Amino acid sequence: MKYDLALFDLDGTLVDSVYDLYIALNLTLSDLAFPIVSQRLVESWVGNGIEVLVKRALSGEMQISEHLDKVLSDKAFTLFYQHYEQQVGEYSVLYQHVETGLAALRGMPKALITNKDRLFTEKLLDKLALTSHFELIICGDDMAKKPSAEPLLFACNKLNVEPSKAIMIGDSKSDILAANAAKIDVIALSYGYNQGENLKDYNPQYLCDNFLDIIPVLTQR
Ligand SMILES: O=C(O)COP(=O)(O)O
Ligand SMILES: [Mg+2]
Repeated sequence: MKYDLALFDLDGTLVDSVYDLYIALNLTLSDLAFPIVSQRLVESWVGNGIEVLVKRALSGEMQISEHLDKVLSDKAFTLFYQHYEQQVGEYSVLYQHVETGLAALRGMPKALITNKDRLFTEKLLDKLALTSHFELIICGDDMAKKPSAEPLLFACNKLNVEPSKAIMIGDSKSDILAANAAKIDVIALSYGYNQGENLKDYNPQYLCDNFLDIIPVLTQR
């Protein structure tokens, strides 16, 4: 087989999770008497972990404000943590064909590499009955986040697979850049949260529009 290990991203790849993030973020903003933000904006901010998401929401845009007060952002982060802990998984759903696709890949070792914190990742995986698919789960607060190569290389090392025999599957430029930095091939999925970027510009080895399209890529000889 060309690949012996599949490294999956979570948000925007396996799970459409933005609605829960949108609710928890707006509860946080309204606690702080900040303006409410749209679901579309929240979707464009997902992908770099929760701390960055909260700071983008306080700034009201992708670019985090230089003038953001540390006491305010710490407070917002604490509030968001509480709201999202209540909310996570409530309205999150698997993308089309994810269940079928993961079942078809039963024989292939898989790891999950997400920028989401462990507390939320475990709750979400549990609610969606995904946990048992993965040999290893690496979260955003375990080590450096994507686009760092560190979590990808850690997974390869832990599961005893050469990076050249692993492949990353993700929805954002962070996934592609992390894979490039680790010298790991990558499939970019077009339906997730791409932060308004054209993923083609980052030259992934493969670009797929549907989750089932990844199967022939992963199982090629
Ligand atoms: O928490 C995020 O920002 C997104 O996490 P992901 O790495 O699973 O896409
Ligand atoms: Mg993602």
